[in-house]
Amino acid sequence: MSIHIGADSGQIAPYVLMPGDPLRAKWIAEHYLEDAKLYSDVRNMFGYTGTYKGLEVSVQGSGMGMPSFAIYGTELFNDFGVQTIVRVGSCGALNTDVKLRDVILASGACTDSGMNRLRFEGVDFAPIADFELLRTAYDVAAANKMPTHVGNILSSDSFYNDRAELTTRLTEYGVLAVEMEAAALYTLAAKYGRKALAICTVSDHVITGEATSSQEREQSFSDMIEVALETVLTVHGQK
Ligand SMILES: O=P(O)(O)O[C@H]1O[C@H](CO)[C@@H](O)[C@H]1O
Ligand SMILES: O=c1cc[nH]c(=O)[nH]1
Repeated sequence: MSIHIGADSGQIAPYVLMPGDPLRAKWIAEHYLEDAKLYSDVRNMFGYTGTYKGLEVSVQGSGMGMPSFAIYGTELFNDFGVQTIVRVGSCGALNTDVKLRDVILASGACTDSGMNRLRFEGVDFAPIADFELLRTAYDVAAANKMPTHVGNILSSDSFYNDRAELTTRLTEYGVLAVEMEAAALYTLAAKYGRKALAICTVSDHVITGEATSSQEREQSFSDMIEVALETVLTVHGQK
């Protein structure tokens, strides 16, 4: 047991998918994992363990934003010995080449969060994905002809942002999309020497104003989930 995850040791798999939305965690467990069992409902932040094509995998909600993500990510790495976390999130597109429902593999994550500023003081740490996970995820997405982009994203502390000029500048510098957790995941994976990748589906478009429904954000985005599970299976299966 850790403070925020009500699991016994051994109940969480070494490989964990993490959506922000705990109901997306439940949906993934029910639709993609065999014999999925709930191991934690502390604060309704659901966590399940089951198997995917024979490999034990867990799925754990993280909540929204880097502070919430960092609580669950720290406990998974530090208290439960988790080796790999793949975030499966939604994001807002910042680039017109990126379309609604496209998949983004975040090779890096800029952040405006105070968390990394406090952690690294005067140094701008560059949170990056694990290369093996990134390369594998790209190969899986390409083999299945999924509309996929690889690049930099922004992990923001704000969903509602008053500073449109800053996101415009990031668009000019090639940042593909905005979400709220990947930089925390990549920073924690670096700290604990573990593997991490953030995969996001474009749920809305910051430039065009297009958007998907809340139900779609909770219960679909199957391309992203399949890429995440096949990536974990390819990298960690049969070892
Ligand atoms: O869909 P999830 O994984 O929650 O991710 C995105 O959605 C939330 C905002 O609506 C933030 O957590 C953001 O990162
Ligand atoms: O954090 C997020 C998630 C989806 N869309 C956004 O604009 N921001």
